[in-house]
Amino acid sequence: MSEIWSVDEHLADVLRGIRPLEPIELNLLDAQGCVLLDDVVVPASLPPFDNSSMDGYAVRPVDVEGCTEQYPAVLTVLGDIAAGSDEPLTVGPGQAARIMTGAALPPGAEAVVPVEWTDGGTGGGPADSMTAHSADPAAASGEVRVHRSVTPGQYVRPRGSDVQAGTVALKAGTVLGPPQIGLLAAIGRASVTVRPRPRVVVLSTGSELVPPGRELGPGQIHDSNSYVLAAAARAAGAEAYRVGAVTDDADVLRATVEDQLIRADVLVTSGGVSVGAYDVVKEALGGIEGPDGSVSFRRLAMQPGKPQGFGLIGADRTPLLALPGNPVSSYVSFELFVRPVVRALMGLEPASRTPVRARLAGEEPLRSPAGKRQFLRGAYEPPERGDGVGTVRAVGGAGSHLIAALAQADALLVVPEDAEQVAPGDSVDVLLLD
Ligand SMILES: Nc1nc2c(c(=O)[nH]1)N[C@H]1C(S)=C(S)[C@@H](COP(=O)(O)OP(=O)(O)OC[C@H]3O[C@@H](n4cnc5c(N)ncnc54)[C@H](O)[C@@H]3O)O[C@H]1N2
Ligand code: MOO
Repeated sequence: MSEIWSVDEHLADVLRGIRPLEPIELNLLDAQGCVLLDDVVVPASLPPFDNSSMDGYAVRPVDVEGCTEQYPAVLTVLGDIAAGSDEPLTVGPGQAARIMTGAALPPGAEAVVPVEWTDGGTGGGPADSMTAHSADPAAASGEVRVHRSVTPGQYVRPRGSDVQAGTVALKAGTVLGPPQIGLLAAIGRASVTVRPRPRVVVLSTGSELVPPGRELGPGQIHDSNSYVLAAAARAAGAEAYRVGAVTDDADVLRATVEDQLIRADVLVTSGGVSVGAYDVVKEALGGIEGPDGSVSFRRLAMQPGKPQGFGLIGADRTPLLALPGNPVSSYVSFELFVRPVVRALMGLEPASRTPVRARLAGEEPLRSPAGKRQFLRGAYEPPERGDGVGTVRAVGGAGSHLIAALAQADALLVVPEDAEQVAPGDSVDVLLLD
């Protein structure tokens, strides 16, 4: 274990064995956040028919030409056309139909007069709304006085004005967010073929760990890593299964890992990868060569996150990433190595967080160990103007146990391997977190 790997070498090694998951057909809401496998073609135009964009009267524009409030056009009202109605009304000369937003424009009519431009059939002044059908069914007949003219097509949403039949509504590779799911529903798709969300099983190790909600005994701490990592897996788009902490017993850990393989697309462990006498992950999984694969342990030129393990295990060659136990180390390791795996399995570009440049704020210079890429916690302020450079200030120190500072940070501040110091005002790379 003397060889030191760079961050990039380790990431490349991890990603080498990752292929996108086999696509599956999912109901629309289950497909949220997933990547579409194929282009989706629109089967029928949207809207499917010419329809009204206002509550008002469907008219022939020639019948209302030049009318004013003082000299209204008086039209005979044939009846109501509600959205969804299949009333066979045809608007002839001197006629109108009460029409609701979204209802199909009847034959003969070419425009809609909003109700506010009429007397609403009351014989009085300008209406501010229609008489409800339930309050007075007779309001759908009689006469209406129109106070303003309309041009052909006014307040009409033509068939196909949203999207035309035969065109591509969504391209293969699109990530399905709420609007995309809405479009699929609108064109009548109930399910789509996507890459599924990877199932990430998170296991923490350590005999000192007690679940939150339980009293601590001497020497014990609460298990926070399995929560952070499960939450980070979800935030990356995965389905997370959090397994409670496993004690420092290699046989128990090996058995737990084997049990969990059945439901895992990725296994993530925290702790037990350093050089101590109870580093159980290394003991249980290290150096198993053969048909079930192997996990190799290595040291990386980074801080935090120096000790890491990676391998493809089990019959399905499931990726297992063994992250260091220090809370900040395990979270930073997730961001750098597990998140890209989740994304690659989903069919997304693995590199999710493009660094932005920012100026270091604060009074003190930051120090960084030579030859290591350091990831410090930062608070990022975007530029005041869009084209400027934002600022970042370090939050807390470099200690890998500083969970409270991590919770105040919204960015990782990256100090490259060849820098031992960053002075206030210097430009640095920042990875924005969510
Ligand atoms: N002699 C050396 N000691 C250590 C070295 C080294 O090179 N030589 N490396 C240090 C670094 S760097 C790291 S990182 C840690 C990694 O250790 P492990 O991965 O074996 O993790 P543990 O020993 O199990 O735990 C470390 C630390 O984190 C706490 N922890 C662990 N799991 C959780 C959890 N689920 N929730 C909250 N906190 C957790 C644990 O109690 C320890 O304090 O090794 C250094 N040592
Ligand atoms: O490298 Mo350890 O992960 O710094 O604390």
